[in-house]
Amino acid sequence: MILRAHEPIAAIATAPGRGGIGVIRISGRNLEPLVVRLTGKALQPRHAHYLPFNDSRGQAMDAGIALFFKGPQSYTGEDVLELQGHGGPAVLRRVLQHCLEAGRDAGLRLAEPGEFTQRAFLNDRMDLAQAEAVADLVNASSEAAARSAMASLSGAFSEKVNALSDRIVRLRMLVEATLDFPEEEIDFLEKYQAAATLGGIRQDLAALTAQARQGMILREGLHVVLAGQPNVGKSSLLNALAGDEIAIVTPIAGTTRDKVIQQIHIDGVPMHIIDTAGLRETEDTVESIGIARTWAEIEKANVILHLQDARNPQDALDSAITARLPAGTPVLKVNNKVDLLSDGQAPWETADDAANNPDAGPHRTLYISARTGAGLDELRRRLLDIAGWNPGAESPWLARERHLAALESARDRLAVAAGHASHNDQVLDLFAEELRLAHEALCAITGQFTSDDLLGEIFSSFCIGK
Ligand SMILES: Nc1nc2c(c(=O)[nH]1)N(C=O)[C@@H](CNc1ccc(C(=O)N[C@@H](CCC(=O)O)C(=O)O)cc1)CN2
Ligand SMILES: Nc1nc2c(ncn2[C@@H]2O[C@H](COP(=O)(O)OP(=O)(O)OP(=O)(O)O)[C@@H](O)[C@H]2O)c(=O)[nH]1
Ligand SMILES: [K+]
Repeated sequence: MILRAHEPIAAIATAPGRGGIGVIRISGRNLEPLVVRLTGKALQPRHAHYLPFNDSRGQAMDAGIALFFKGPQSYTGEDVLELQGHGGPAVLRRVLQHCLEAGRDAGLRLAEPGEFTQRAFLNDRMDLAQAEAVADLVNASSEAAARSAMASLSGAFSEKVNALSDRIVRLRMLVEATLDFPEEEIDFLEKYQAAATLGGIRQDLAALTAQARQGMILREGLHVVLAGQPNVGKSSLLNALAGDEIAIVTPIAGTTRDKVIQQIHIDGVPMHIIDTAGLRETEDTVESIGIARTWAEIEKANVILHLQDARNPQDALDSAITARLPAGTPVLKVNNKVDLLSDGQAPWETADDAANNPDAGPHRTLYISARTGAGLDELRRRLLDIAGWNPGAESPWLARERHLAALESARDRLAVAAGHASHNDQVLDLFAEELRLAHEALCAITGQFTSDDLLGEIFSSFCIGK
């Protein structure tokens, strides 16, 4: 990733492949000469001009709309030229190639992934959380995620972060003013109700963090691993949840040899459902590689569904599996094939009737039938529950792990500050220092203090042309 470069850049902005319209976008500091060279005339900013896109010999490659934005009134804050042509890969590549040749002496080059948005950030058109939201909006896999990404893009999350930042800075300024006048230091904390002010900030930060956590679930989704003995119905459950025949189902134990991942949505929350090779002792080389992969997936899971045959649950092999499951990862025991239970064996009248479930509690065993679909609604509810998803409190914005880490770091700093506050005024300087560090942590979210490495990491994960 090339940071803080100023050469003009160009890329196809629309998705690869055929489309109704395809857009080539160019951004740079002074594009007017290039605009004339490419379109044959000076373009009035923000007016749509229909004209031919000619090659160097004056032959039309395409005819389309040219749109010129004069910086800083543009997406990147620089001059921007858009050539909106017909959306075919060959014609777009030709027009792009011609642009690059025509702009060569001005230093025009292909844009790196995310470089347009990076320039928008570096030119203060948006902050870092908003720039990230651009990518999250493009990548949103559900309407709920898209809604939340749009809220972040419009600055709702940044505003909350900035408001908290400001309150921390105000408190810190009071403290530092007191430090400069030591004779007034006595009773500073009481006089300005510093502890109460700090308490209020900490409370609001906790609320913001809880919302950000919801936003992160919406962005990242949950990795749910289906594990259990061969033939218990893991692939059947994956297919039932996906509503499609994704994984191979046969009565032959050991059918699934490698993991199968399918993304589904439950109430808009993405879930990565991972079907794995059934766990058993085996001499088969391929199968044992598959089983090793199952364990690797189990180690990485956010949730493990331990599937068992409801007719014969928790046998010796299941107990061995239970014993090996990683402590700290939530495990749901799911007894499948309840449709095969005779009336006398049934754990309760109907699998959906959770009230009759003998072993109650959040980790009680679920009874389902991948074949009939019985119990699947309850399973979906429990998955959302384990994800920590609060259906009543849809996240107002999308958040990333990076944001959550920053919020938590600020929270920890303020907790230490609160400890100092209870020691009265002897440690005012330490109190002030923790406020400074908490402020810095929050500023990282909006990108006021960021390393080029971090920026490179963020923008390089964008698609080309964004
Ligand atoms: N054709 C086209 N559509 C697009 C984009 C684009 O670059 N081109 N976008 C790009 O990803 C998104 C829209 N984002 C944009 C954000 C700001 C400005 C802009 O010109 N801002 C100026 C003027 C604002 C105004 O007129 O109110 C500014 O902020 O000063 C343009 C597009 C989605 N649709
Ligand atoms: N009656 C009934 N049969 C089921 C149910 N779920 C799965 N089966 C059957 O059980 C057999 C095994 O199903 P799979 O989904 O392939 O089981 P698996 O756990 O993925 O098996 P492996 O690939 O061996 O690990 C198939 O014949 C399924 O049709 C169910 O809920 N009820
Ligand atoms: K299978």
